[in-house]
Amino acid sequence: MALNSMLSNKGLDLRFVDITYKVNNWTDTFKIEKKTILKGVSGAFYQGQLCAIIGCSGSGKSSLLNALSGYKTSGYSGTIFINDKPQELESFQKQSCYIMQEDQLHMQLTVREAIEFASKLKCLTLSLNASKLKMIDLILENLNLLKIQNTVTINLSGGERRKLSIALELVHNPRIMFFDEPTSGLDSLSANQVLATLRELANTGRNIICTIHQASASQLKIFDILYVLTPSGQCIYHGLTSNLLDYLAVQGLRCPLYHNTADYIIEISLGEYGDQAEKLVNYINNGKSTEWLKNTCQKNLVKEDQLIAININDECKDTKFTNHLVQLVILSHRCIVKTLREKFITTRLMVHIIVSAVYGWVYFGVGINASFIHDNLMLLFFSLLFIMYTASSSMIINFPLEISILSKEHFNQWYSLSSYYLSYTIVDLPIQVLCTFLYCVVLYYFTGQPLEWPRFGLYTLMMLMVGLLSQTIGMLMGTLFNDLRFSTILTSFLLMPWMMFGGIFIKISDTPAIFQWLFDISFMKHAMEGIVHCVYGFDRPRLYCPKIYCYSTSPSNILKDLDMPVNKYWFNFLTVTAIYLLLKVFTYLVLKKKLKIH
Ligand SMILES: Nc1ncnc2c1ncn2[C@@H]1O[C@H](COP(=O)(O)OP(=O)(O)OP(=O)(O)O)[C@@H](O)[C@H]1O
Repeated sequence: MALNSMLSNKGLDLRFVDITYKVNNWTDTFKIEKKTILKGVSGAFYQGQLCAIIGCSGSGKSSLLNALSGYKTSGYSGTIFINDKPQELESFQKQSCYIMQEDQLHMQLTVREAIEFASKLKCLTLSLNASKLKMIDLILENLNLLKIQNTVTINLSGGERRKLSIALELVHNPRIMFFDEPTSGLDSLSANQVLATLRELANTGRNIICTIHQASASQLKIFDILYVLTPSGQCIYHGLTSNLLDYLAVQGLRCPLYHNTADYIIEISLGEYGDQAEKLVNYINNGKSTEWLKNTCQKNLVKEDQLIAININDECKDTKFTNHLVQLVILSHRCIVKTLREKFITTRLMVHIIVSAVYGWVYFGVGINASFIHDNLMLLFFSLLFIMYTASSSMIINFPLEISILSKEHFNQWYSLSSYYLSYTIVDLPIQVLCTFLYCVVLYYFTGQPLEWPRFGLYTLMMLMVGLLSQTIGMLMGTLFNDLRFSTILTSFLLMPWMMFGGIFIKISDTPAIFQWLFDISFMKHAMEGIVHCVYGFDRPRLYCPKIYCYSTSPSNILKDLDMPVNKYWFNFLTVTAIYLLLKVFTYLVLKKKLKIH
């Protein structure tokens, strides 16, 4: 089915000259040396064309696509021209989109919800008007997604997910689209459907550039232009797909009968037919030669007067004047919908209730009893640890999954990082509040802590702040390390010292003077001191002693024994809050840097 002319858009011509990509590589002697992935390749992809970058695995296809789309810039040299002018990344990103190999989709949203949120974000509007809804219907219909518009993404097939990825970008009506291996992981039927969609997108005037790992003979014919890379990162063919056999024939290379031409040229690049690759690189001038493109510049070109396109961007506000508040509302709404559909939230709540009930049972009534002071202090400390670990690990697991989607959406200019970061923090806040509150209610009541509302309120407040701070540590680790193993082990490594200087295992006065300052910056020590005062401070009367002898029944003596004689609850609370805010800002900066590196 041909894509509706309303979805047409004038494409952009892309030309690149002498692209070189170098990375740092470890040698056998543990030294770092530069490895060249792309060696001065050149080429051109024009509007209205479906272009494929092919080559064996590791030949640098994705690296070239990353360079052309601007997704990665470090380590690259060379020049990229857009419509014969040097590429300006910021304006180029507004007119382009990059659809990555893995489907970076929100699995809990339905197809329609996903596309509506995408449209709202791109158009900076809280409600979609009739024309935008019509456009969404059109996109869904044209990509054969209308029937499954109410299906949750996690239940979609691979091909449908790939089409949804395309649909999400189409609402922005990009003029040039980059696809990294759009058919990878799909069966041949789904792969053909996706390629047919790409063909239609090119026919509407856009420039479609993708990397392809393996293409059957029939799939190869769908492409207008082939760009073939060798394992050493050089170009051995840049021209019309239909010219490939003639090109090889001129070089004395004949593709065996019934052999797939794509496989044949990749085999040539791998040296299976002798040392032909270097000859071909020289002949095509490493991609500079346009001889085999012939008159392709005119092919499929959508003339401006033929364009009936409703440019969706015209109706949308310019994202340059990003309305952060609108983005914040839309992102928060999307985050709420996703979170409410996740089973993770129920699990988080259940874990807090169950653990507090078990603690309540084991430590039943220890809070009022003067003979259990040590046990009560241990309980308060372990409760703090529990909140700290559950809060940090929920982020360590969840956030890396978010980052991959954020990376795509942010690169494709859906929203600003600050709006995303704020919305994520705001939406998770009530969940953390609820988890902490439920935990504290059960634990506080059953373990016999003094039943006074102000004490309970201050205790819960401190626990909540520790939870938020720990979440931020988890978020920071999830941002720094993609690998769950690293983030988990390093979070434990990071949290351990603060436990040691938490004021319970070792007292400040017993610690060598050189380490005593660590107590001042330990959030655990401040939190513990605040919590201990909630329970034993604020002029609490003497404790009940059921035995003949209790070490101490006076709360003020207990506090003196712990090196915490003065009630500094608010100072402690503000210190934990300040550490939290500092960490929050630091995590934001790390996240920003990480997205910038791409
Ligand atoms: N940052 C990096 N550090 C070290 N090596 C890298 C880096 N980025 C890419 N490479 C190497 O560069 C080569 C090309 O990688 P690239 O992902 O571009 O290949 P590809 O042709 O897309 O491969 P595939 O088809 O398997 O996805 C690979 O050998 C890869 O290991």
